[in-house]
Amino acid sequence: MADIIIVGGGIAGTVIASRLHERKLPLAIVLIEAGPDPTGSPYVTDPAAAAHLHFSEYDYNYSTTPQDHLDGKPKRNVGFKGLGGGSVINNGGWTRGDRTDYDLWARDVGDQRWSYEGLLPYFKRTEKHFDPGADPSQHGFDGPMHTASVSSTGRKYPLRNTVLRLWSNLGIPYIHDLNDGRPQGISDLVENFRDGKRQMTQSVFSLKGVRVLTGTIVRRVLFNDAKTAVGVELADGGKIDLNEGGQVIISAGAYRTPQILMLSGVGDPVHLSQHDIPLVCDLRQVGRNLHDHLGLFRYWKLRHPEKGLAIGSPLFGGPNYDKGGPVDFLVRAPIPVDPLKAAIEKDKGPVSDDHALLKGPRTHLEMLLMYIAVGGEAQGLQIPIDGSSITTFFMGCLPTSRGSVTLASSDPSANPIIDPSYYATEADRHVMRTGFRTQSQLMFSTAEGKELVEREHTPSGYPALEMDASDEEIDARIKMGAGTTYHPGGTAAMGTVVDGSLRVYGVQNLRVADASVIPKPLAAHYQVPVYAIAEQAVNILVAECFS
Ligand SMILES: Cc1cc2nc3c(=O)[nH]c(=O)nc-3n(C[C@H](O)[C@H](O)[C@H](O)COP(=O)(O)OP(=O)(O)OC[C@H]3O[C@@H](n4cnc5c(N)ncnc54)[C@H](O)[C@@H]3O)c2cc1C
Repeated sequence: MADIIIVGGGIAGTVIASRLHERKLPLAIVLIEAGPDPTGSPYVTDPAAAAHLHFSEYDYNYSTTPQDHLDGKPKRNVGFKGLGGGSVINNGGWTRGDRTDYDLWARDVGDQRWSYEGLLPYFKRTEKHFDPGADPSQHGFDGPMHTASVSSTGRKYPLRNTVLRLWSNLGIPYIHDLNDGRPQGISDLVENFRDGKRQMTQSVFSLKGVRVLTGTIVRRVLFNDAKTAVGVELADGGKIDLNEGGQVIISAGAYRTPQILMLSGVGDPVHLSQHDIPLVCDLRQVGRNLHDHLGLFRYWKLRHPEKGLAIGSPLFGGPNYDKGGPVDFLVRAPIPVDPLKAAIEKDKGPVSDDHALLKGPRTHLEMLLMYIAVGGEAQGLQIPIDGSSITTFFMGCLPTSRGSVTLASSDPSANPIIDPSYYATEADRHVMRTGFRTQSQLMFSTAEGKELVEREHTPSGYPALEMDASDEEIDARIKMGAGTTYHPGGTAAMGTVVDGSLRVYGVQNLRVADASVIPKPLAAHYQVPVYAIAEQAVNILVAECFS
């Protein structure tokens, strides 16, 4: 028996269990995680070792459906199966994003708790901000999660000033604080590595006092005739019952939360009947509205590798280089409004200048430059890590393409069918082409870029593209090479599947709290918003159920 059953011991589930227990309420809390506890694995402490977790027993090894709007092929995707969820495998980027995105979220769902100001206490509660002199209205200094900017760790990469000048040619201003809700500009990357070591959620949010079941897959939520959640059924047939007035919280991540809802009979009746699942609640938006950030890596051969500018060169090394990724800055930028408006109109017909993607300015693109060349294999490139090449990256932050998660079978251990429908809209194509052109401009049209790189490594069969590249040529490159940035959300969206209190519509005592509830894309990487969602969920639960 339990008062709170949390399904999924990833970032959100772990925070909710830990914080609820911390409140010292007389609650029996059970946290159920499908995968093992990775503590002790040789690959979880050193962030660079996380590459070994890909394709391991901890990886759900997702593959999308063939992506019709890309090159027609499935795209590989990763999901961490184990206590800590994404916190164990992610890249540590700590980005809160743009306040406008949260304010629109709150406006759309009619609930100011999800605005930037509404979430601010929870952003602050999570973090122990690295800069004690930072604005206390924006940052927390005694939360459990230590953050660190590149400069605060003492890393001084040889290309730092060059990169800053590169971007200043494009009119990108330097901003001191990456995470004050106004991210447009270039700023030091911030990570949540502590002294260069990964902070798994469960290592900073204690689970002492919580009953944690690892290696335990939840099959479905059980309901009584009044459609009130009364417990969960496990894949092995076992059950965990809920005490009267208790709550089931699903925090299984954006791919698995809709799967569990559907297996529980909450979803589209036609789809459920295809899998002989009895209908509990007709909620057709479950699994729809999947959004993810699409990104593209480009690889560049350095003109002067002998200067020791990138990883692999024997000369590349310095104090504290092991404290984070080989990156100095993150750039976030809006794009010009008129061509974007024209692109949106190709998708939707005439729109006013008040269209949400046009008013702002919004943060349409994120871009960075890394002092290493890795991952080129995904584009058929074999680039030696010998210090002779670097990487640039860009992602579209506010995609309008929407995909879906549906059931492949009624087996809860089977991967669901994931169709992100990447690059389906002209608006998304326009934003990504703008990102591509911006990076070309950086390298081909600035004095620093021309001095920095000799040429681009282009995938076999794809010509080198310079400033005069056509939309079609750029599309071909993006369609072949772009992929996930691991930020799925929206599959149990607030406003259509859950209300502002995270309650699933049409049933009682069942809530969702994880990346699934994010209704529209945010110009953030999703761990920060997910920590805040979880922190807010705890306050909501205490206020509405256990006060
Ligand atoms: C490779 C990679 C790199 C990333 N890099 C970054 C980054 O640099 N910065 C950033 O901000 N974000 C990053 N992210 C994204 C971030 O980690 C996720 O947004 C975040 O983990 C989502 O949290 P969540 O609680 O929604 O889901 P998760 O953390 O994925 O947790 C879901 C948990 O539920 C469990 N579960 C699923 N189904 C069941 C079931 N039936 N029964 C029991 N348990 C179940 C899963 O095993 C998992 O542990 C990255 C993600 C990946 C995969």
